[in-house]
Amino acid sequence: MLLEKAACSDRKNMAASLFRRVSQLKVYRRKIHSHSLSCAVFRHRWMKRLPVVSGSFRMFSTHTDKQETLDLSKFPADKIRNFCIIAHIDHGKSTLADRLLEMTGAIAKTEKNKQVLDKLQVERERGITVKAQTASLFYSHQGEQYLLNLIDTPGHVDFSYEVSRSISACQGVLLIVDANQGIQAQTVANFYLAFEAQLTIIPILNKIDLKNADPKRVESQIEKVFDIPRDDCIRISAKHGTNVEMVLQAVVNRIPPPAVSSDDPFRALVFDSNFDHYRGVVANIAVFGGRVRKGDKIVSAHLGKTYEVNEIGLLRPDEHPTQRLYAGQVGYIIAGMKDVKEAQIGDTLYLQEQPVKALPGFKPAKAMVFAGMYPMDQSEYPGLRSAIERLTLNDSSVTVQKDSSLALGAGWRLGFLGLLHMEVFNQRLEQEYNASVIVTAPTVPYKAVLSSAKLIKEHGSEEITIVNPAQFPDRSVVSEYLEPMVLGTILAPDAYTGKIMALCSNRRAIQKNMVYIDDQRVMMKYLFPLNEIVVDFYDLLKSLSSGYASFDYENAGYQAADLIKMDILLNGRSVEELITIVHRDRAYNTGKAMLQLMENYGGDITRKMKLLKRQAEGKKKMRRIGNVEVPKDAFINVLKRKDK
Ligand SMILES: Nc1nc2c(ncn2[C@@H]2O[C@H](COP(=O)(O)OP(=O)(O)OP(=O)(O)O)[C@@H](O)[C@H]2O)c(=O)[nH]1
Repeated sequence: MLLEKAACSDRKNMAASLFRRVSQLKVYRRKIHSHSLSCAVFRHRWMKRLPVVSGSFRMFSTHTDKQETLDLSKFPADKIRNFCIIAHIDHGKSTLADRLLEMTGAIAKTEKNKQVLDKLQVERERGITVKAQTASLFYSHQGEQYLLNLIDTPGHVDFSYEVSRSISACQGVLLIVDANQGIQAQTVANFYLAFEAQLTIIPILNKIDLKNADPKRVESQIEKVFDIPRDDCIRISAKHGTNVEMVLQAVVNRIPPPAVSSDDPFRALVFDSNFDHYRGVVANIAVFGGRVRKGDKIVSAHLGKTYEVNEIGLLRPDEHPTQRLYAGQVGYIIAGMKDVKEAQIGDTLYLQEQPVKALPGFKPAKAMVFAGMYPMDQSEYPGLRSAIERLTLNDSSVTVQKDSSLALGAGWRLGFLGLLHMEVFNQRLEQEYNASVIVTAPTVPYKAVLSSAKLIKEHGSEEITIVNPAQFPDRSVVSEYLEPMVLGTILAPDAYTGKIMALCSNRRAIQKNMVYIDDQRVMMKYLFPLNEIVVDFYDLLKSLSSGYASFDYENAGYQAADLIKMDILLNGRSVEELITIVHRDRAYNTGKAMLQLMENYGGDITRKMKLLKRQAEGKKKMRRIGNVEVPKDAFINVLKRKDK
């Protein structure tokens, strides 16, 4: 009863605070340049939120009206369920999360499909979620109150690092599968992440309201591919709310509570973090033991530094301060950390007076794609530097190194989790910071085993990693080159098998496996050299399968390869930014295709220059390289091939 009252007053406070913040937001909106968050976006931003830029973040963080109304001691571990929602892209994670929040009163009922309209610009254009989001729900079941912590995760392969981190804070997952599309590549990848972490998996068939939904067929797929009995599946329509109550019941009945105790010393895992200009780092934590409260002195196991806890609380889905957090709970902590690097993802926090062993943490995110980023004009260098710094504060998986080139001047070499990650980063630089950036051709991290004793001494090891093709060592000093490999999974209707096999073989891939998951759909596994899929493979796969094929991949180590460095000469001069590493067998065709595309650009340039002559702005879109003007997106476009 008391709890219900607390939850009710909590909801009122939330509503009042929401109203105040929406008013605040209107004022700030006018102040913040080039950012088009609407109030409606605010209501739903948790769902589709990107790692927010500090300028916009402050709108939601000046909480002067916070009250620590909730007493979380009422939720011992056996009344807690921590779960995340995983699925292939667009199968309905965020829509289901919306319904779960509405049904448990965490947010007001929304207009149908509102979230689609409410996405931020970059997500609206691309239709993707890139950042996991946490929300705590209060749910009453058979007279008992439960605290459910839900984590909504991104679907795209580039962001699967977000999924594995979220999984570490959970005991169960809702595996959503579209009842029309059936199992797709990311369904398989996400299933294995959860399976390997030994989480309870609840299969949910979504979109049963669709005319072409075939839940029976999809249940058979689930049984065949994942060995999960078909009776475990829950058929729902997240859009219409059909059977969503059954999902909440299954969360309570099937997912085990966290096996932790509040009597143990406090220790918490940092599984995500954001940066707020005013309050510093806001870290998302899962409490694996003990309890913590405001004023406690905590230590970061990674750095050994001590901090005082300024604020702790739940995310519902925005921050809601509480007096304490207890074992098994998931929430946020603010402790005066000034730099996001101080709240390293995977770090363990503990009380100063009760040192504990650090939790295992995570493997660091591994950059798979590297590219140079340069300002259009060197005078824009300081502005771009600050934009990159601010954007990376909220996305610690991007690696940044200073770099310079003869033609493009001073810039940076950045590492990303994949090409989409790189494109999203670039788009956000342009949209949110008004920065105009030249991105050089992306490359993957190659390795070389050195044979020259002098070089080995210089580098301090026999094996070196090369992230800038211009620095690719000559064969005369190398005994072996190695290239990164990935194990790719493709799911598609069998009518496209022939075309897909031809595409894969054209990309030097080796088939490892092929199975029918039902009478029409095939799952194929291929070992690919990463550089063969990085730029345009997915687009081609989609177009040759009329959009029906899906693709995902995981790291598969390194393999020896006959690689060469290819120089491109523009009007007789070598252009460092166009140097590419290619397999010897592919060198001629790749070079020819690049030159043809450059030629097309040549035509474009003449036409464009005429058009833009009178517009000073137009000049900005081009960059002089040697004695040729090159459009800023030329570097990546020349790598896009036309093979089918
Ligand atoms: N007909 C129907 N459409 C649905 C249902 N659930 C979701 N959708 C629609 O499917 C689309 C994708 O839904 P989202 O919830 O954004 O999917 P998601 O899995 O969160 O997507 P990402 O996070 O970007 O991977 C949207 O247009 C939804 O309105 C449903 O039950 N029925």
